[in-house]
Amino acid sequence: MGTMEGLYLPLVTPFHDGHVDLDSLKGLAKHYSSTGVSGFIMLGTTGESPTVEPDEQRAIIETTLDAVGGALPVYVGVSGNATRQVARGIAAFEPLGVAGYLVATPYYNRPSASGMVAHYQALTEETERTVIVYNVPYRTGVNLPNDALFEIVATTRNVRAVKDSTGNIVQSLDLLERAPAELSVLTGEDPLYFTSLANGAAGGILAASHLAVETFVAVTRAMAQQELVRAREAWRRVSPMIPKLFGEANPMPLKYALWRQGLLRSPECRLPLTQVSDGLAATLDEIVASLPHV
Ligand SMILES: O=C(O)C1=N[C@H](C(=O)O)C[C@H](O)C1
Repeated sequence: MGTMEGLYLPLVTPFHDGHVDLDSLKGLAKHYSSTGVSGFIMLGTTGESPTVEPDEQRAIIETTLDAVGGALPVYVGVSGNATRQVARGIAAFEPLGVAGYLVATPYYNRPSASGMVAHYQALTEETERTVIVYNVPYRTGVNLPNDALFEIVATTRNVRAVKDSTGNIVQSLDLLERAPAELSVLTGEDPLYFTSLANGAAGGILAASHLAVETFVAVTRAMAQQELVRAREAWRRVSPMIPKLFGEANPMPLKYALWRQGLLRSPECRLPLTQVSDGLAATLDEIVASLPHV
């Protein structure tokens, strides 16, 4: 059985007047820690990792670990397209005591499958902690074939989870069918969370679950208890809002909604991300109005 299961929250990085808002981050971490999520993924796509400086990253991780106080595992996103730089990035986080690392396949330089295998084999020399392979072709430009992923698992001691964001249901179902027992398959495709769980996924890493998190947890727990109908009823309460949360660049919509809920002091994102359009803002206002008060 893989090391990860359940719903993981890829926490947004709050900004205020251009600076990382550590007070809001501390409040978010404390707020979500008691909701039933299985852990946090920091500095993922939703955490706007490309525009967060190294010293800010360290402060974000230290603040989150302190706020969570060991109650839940905290993973951190470390990605790049130069293996040595990603290795140095992992090494820099090792002293902080995170649970592991979310590592996207290299982007822009379009490595081969064998190159991606060698990338992860090299990275696992830097840590004993869990490495989550993040396969997200629409962002990276490359797709990691399932057989190459299985080779990575077989030839490393700590690649024990994959965040499947291929958006290719045929590949995802093949992955779920053939995954070795030690590999936790976590979907990163929010609209496919119920379908993935129904087909054997261990869980998901879902930005959308910042909103109505208790319902996403209810789906997770019902599926873990083989309560398909109860899980589907809960799922249908949240699934309609998901496309709206990705209608413009994630996490712009999500931050706007969290700001309207009072969980963020500002919806600001860092350039090149900006802010949601007026039309989407109006739609998000309706979604927020329909949610339980936080
Ligand atoms: O930040 C993440 O982790 C996620 N990012 C995905 C994306 O925006 O591509 C979406 C998923 O919810 C988790």
